[in-house]
Amino acid sequence: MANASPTRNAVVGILALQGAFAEHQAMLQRSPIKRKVTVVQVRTAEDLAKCDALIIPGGESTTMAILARSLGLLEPLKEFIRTKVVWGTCAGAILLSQSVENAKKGGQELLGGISVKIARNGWGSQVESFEAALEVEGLRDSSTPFTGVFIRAPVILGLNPAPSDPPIEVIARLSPQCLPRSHDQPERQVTDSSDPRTIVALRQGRHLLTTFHPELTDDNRFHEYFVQHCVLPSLQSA
Ligand SMILES: NC(=O)CC[C@H](N)C(=O)O
Repeated sequence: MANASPTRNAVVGILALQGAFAEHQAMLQRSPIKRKVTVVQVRTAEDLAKCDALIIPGGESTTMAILARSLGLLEPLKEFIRTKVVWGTCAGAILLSQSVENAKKGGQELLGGISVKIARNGWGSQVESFEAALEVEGLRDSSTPFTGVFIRAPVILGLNPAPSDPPIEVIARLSPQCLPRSHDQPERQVTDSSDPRTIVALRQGRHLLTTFHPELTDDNRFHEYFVQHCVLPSLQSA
């Protein structure tokens, strides 16, 4: 799977309505992946139709959903998720979830696609943002930790795949010792390393979800992982 070698470049779209889309683009345009992908900023259904895969960046999930609706992109995005590869980071992870807690007043429209329940801003507010060294299964040079940047990050509360859904594969967890001090509050305390709240990166079927921001580091191994393990194999099976 890691040695997939399709005959054409993969077209990777980045939802460019709001948030860190330019940073994702810069990561994809660095070696060693830049020769394997063509990057498209997605703002319309026509842009989306050109793509083999899509990244939904971090930013603000409620705003992104409102913009997507006003641009007529919500239904095309849902259809895309049903058939193509998608990676959601942070706000993008919220949009890909099945259900959300702590949504803004007025509600939160979701795209769905990954069978998880997630809590918006689950580790607290902006000032409680933090970084943590992560071991990520399958990443190149995986003995070198990947720096997870968590900014008003969502927290995974539970995995709920239906029997007919593809299984969920957890690829990175936070160790409970890395969690911000504010989470010493008893009801939010995480002491057990198998608690779903420690999960920060996972795959389900074609899709990838990270609650942190790999595009805000200087390390594009996560983008390489996405291209190599999710995008290129999907071209071969298409
Ligand atoms: N850094 C982020 O993407 C934060 C996500 C934000 N808390 C939201 O609700 O969308």
